Amino acid sequence: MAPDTTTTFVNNTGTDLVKQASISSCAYVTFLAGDGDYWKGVVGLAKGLRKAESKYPLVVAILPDVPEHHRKILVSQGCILREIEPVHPPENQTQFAMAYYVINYSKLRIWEFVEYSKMIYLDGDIQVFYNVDHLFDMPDGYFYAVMDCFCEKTWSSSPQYKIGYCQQCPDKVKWSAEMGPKPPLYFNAGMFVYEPNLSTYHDLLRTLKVTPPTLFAEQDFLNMFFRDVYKPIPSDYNLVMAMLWRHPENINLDEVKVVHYCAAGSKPWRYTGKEVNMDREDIKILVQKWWDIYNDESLDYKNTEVSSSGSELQPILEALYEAGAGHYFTAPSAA
Ligand SMILES: O=c1ccn([C@@H]2O[C@H](COP(=O)(O)OP(=O)(O)O[C@H]3O[C@H](CO)[C@H](O)[C@H](O)[C@H]3O)[C@@H](O)[C@H]2O)c(=O)[nH]1
Ligand SMILES: O[C@H]1[C@H](O)[C@@H](O)[C@H](O)[C@@H](O)[C@H]1O
Ligand SMILES: [Mn+2]
Repeated sequence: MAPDTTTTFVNNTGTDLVKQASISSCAYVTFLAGDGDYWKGVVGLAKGLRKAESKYPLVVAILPDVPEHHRKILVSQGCILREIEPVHPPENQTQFAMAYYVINYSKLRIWEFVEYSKMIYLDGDIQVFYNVDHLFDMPDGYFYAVMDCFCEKTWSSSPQYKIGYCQQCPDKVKWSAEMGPKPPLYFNAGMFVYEPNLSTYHDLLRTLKVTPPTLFAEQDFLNMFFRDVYKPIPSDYNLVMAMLWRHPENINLDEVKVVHYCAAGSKPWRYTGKEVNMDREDIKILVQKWWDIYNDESLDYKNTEVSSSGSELQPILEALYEAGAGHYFTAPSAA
């Protein structure tokens, strides 16, 4: 793991905003766009990381369209906000990507966060139930993520889905040679371990300009870009919900550390139980576990030991934030 460093935070006009010693060079990072309700997912995630006693902060890569009152909630929950500009795929080609996912290309900006040497990206619809800080200790130079499942309808236009092939059970329906070479392993991009790096960042954006968008937007793009350095990690680190009914033999729910509420109808803050598969007992339990963390006031940043020991700085940071003191902004301690 990289050593701790001293970091100077600078706002967009170049003024020193906060000087903080001994900031860890590792952090979790998530992504927030729009004025919808995904901020609730980020609050849940910040509290989940705290409950799991993660040593590292949660950075939120935030698009300009996230309203002020949502930003304030995140700051009050100890998140570090980093405003990013949207990334758009080449013009006139967006119709090839699922409209809903296009915004996710903006996620590529997180390679720019070079004040950290290693980061774990987590979608806002992810919850961390056990400490996963050890993932920062894996060898550098690779892109770590969990293999996806191709069995849900979202994959229906793919050749894999059409023949019933899934990399989660590659021997059940074998890949057919007539369809060309077997596709490389494909990860779900809701969770990954990566190293911010400016040259990788520029390469990503340059390559994106000449790459036509596809169905799963930046997820397909990242799979293509990092194909040669991708290392699969166990599904426990990103339980793609459909695994529960598609490949139960590959999952031991007691050992799952990170849950990704990605199946249609499973976002806990929108959950009604009415959508397909959503009335399953295991789903109900996972949704309830998410709410337990979200509603637990003892996990609010202001009520945690970490925040009370660093409490001199928090009101100052919140006041600076109120005063509009720059986009480059931090809270003093772990998520
Ligand atoms: O209005 C939105 C939409 C998305 N997001 C952020 O973007 C993330 C990705 O969106 P979803 O979680 O809804 O998407 P899925 O999990 O269904 O999608 C999967 O495929 C996507 C393809 O673009 C991405 O790779 C995503 O990370 C991966 O988990 C969200 O968690 C959230 O952090 C927002 O903040 N606001
Ligand atoms: O990124 C997508 C998304 O998370 C879907 O909900 C899931 O069905 C897919 O497997 C995945 O590739
Ligand atoms: Mn997601």
